[in-house]
Amino acid sequence: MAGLEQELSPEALALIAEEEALLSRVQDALAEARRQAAERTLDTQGLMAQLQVLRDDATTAHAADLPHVFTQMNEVRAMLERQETVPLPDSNAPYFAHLRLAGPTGQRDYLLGRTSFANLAAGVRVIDWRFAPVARVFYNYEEGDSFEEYFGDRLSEGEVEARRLVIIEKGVLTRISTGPHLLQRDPSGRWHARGRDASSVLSGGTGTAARPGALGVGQGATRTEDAFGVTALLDAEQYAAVSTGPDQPLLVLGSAGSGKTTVALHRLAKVAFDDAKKYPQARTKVVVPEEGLARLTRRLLAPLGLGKVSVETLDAWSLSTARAAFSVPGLKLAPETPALVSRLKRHPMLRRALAARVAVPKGKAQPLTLERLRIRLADAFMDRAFLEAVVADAHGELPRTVVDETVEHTKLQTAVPLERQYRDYDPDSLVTVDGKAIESDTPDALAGTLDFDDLPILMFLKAQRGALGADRLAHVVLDEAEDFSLFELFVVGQLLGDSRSCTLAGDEMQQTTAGFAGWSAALDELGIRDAATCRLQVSYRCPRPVVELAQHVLGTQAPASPARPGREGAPVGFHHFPDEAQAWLFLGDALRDLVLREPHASVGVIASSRESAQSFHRVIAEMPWARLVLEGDFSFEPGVDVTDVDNVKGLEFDYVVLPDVTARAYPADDEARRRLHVAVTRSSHQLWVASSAVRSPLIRTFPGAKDPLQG
Ligand SMILES: Nc1ncnc2c1ncn2[C@@H]1O[C@H](COP(=O)(O)OP(=O)(O)OP(=O)(O)O)[C@@H](O)[C@H]1O
Repeated sequence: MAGLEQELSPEALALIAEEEALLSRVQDALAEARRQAAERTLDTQGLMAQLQVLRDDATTAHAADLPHVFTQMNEVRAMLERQETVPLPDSNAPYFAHLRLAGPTGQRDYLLGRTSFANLAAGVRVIDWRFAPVARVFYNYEEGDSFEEYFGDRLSEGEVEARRLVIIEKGVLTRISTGPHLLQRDPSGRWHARGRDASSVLSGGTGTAARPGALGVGQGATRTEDAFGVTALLDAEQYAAVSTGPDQPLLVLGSAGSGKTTVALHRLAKVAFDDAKKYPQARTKVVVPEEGLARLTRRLLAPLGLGKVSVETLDAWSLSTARAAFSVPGLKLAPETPALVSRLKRHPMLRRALAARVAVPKGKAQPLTLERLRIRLADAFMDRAFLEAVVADAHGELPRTVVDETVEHTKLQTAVPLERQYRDYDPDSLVTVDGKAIESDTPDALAGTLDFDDLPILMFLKAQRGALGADRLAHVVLDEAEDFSLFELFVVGQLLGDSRSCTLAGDEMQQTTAGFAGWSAALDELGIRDAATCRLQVSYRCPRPVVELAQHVLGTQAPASPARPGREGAPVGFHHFPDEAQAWLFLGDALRDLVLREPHASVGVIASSRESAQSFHRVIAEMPWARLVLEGDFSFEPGVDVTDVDNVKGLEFDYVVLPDVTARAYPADDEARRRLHVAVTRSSHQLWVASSAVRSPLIRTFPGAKDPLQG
């Protein structure tokens, strides 16, 4: 063991020695297993050659000899099948936790990993966290606890002698976390004991503020990717939710950062592992509202062994499902839908009104083609009386102006496209000097288009008459499910059919678009009224000061019993300036300073709108570490992402800076409260709130919102 520091206690030294010896035992056993597997590969080559000879024999053999040749071929084939190689754990990181149990039959060490492996003679047992019954003891008990668990119908009792989280990087043990000890090996091989406050347990180690009033708490001073994997950290409640039976629909609720995505994806891993035949990855899907979260989800799925699960944004999923349902190769979609029109098309009241308007008796002969349904839908969207009734039912959630906007937008969409009107003209005359079609960038560009929001409605209408006609899903995860319209949920329900195996993760307080119908309406629409519900209780992402501000921002919308913060942390920094230019210069300098001090930190500058993000980005655009992200194309690399609230749902950054928390950007209404709440809760270590001119009323009365620089 390389260079141990003097100040390490004898107990810590013994712990390190024990864990290093254990790791080297595992690595020896794995090396042996790999050697044996290589020999078997040689055997396999021999068997393949034998089979080839027998095949050749069969083509030339005498009829009387054939039964004998075939029997031999079958035997060789069976031997080949038995030779199937068993995957071995990755020796660079074979496990992430160590559990030692003592019971009537003695003491036993279990190592939790992602691939099972055993060499009992060497005392090595690596168990798969997803299915090994012993994993239940790991997730449900602490070190020193007595346990009592049924494994099958056998009661097992004993004591948890050791419960340790470990990090193994490139085959080297680099961290051990257990009870009072958090031990870390530096690159030169020296071990250190680190201070153990609640924040260091959860995040892999933070210090205190580098300077009072400065941005940065030391999180990004060293590499951050070596934090303990979240699979090892699941709490008992999360593990229980992850272990919900595969057939049971599950609704995972909880405040921002309480681990809803974590639970949903770990459950998917368990479902796909427990019954890979019934739930093949190719027939499971994760659907999320935004591109940024889709990218993050793919990154989270890979280490769970779910690299083949498709992750789609709502728009991409709607489009591919509609193309399959209507058997059309492509659909002409509007480049943009006016925000209000989109809000109407996603509103729960439209769902009820449309169902009543277009009810079609089941089984009627004429098939509902896309073209027919489109006409019906356009009829509804140009019928003022119908739209006014929807607005009235929405009780103030839709403004009256949405009626005019929807009628106008639909008129443009149902107009005959210019290329069809001028079919007989020379095609070259229909192109502008810069090579674009003459209607592009004009209202005529909408002619013949559909909105993304129309697609689930059209599928909903089609399904009133019979089957949807798209491929069935075995299991689906809907993340940020509060953002799904009832039409979208209806379509998902159709794709699940009798399977009903699904996981919804959501938080109504993060609903930032149209009216939310409520969880019971959502479950109804999916046909899973009896879904099991779990409400996660600990807010793991955000430190206490951020959780408190998030609660304050929600005002009366805040849940009565919010999730409790998992740790302490740096206070929220408030900075107010007379005008925007001053605010942004100050923030630009603070970011430059932070990146110098903490080059590995991830920083999100989350503006209230796209325009504001573009404008702030100009302040730091010259910097190589500054990225403007407006289409969810996050790289998840260290540096500063300048983005807006619509891009960040489900994401997190070490540090978050909100550059424009003004009265204009975040007025005192429910939607602004939820939007600011989403922005605030993206930070896992420190948050800065900046404003200029008039501060948002949502932060003005927060105790501690005084700007330290203004006194
Ligand atoms: N038991 C746990 N212990 C420590 N960290 C955890 C635990 N569960 C989740 N986390 C971490 O907390 C953070 C938030 O988790 P996650 O994104 O799953 O929360 P969420 O509820 O989906 O958040 P949001 O509401 O923003 O969508 C992640 O960094 C995750 O790794």
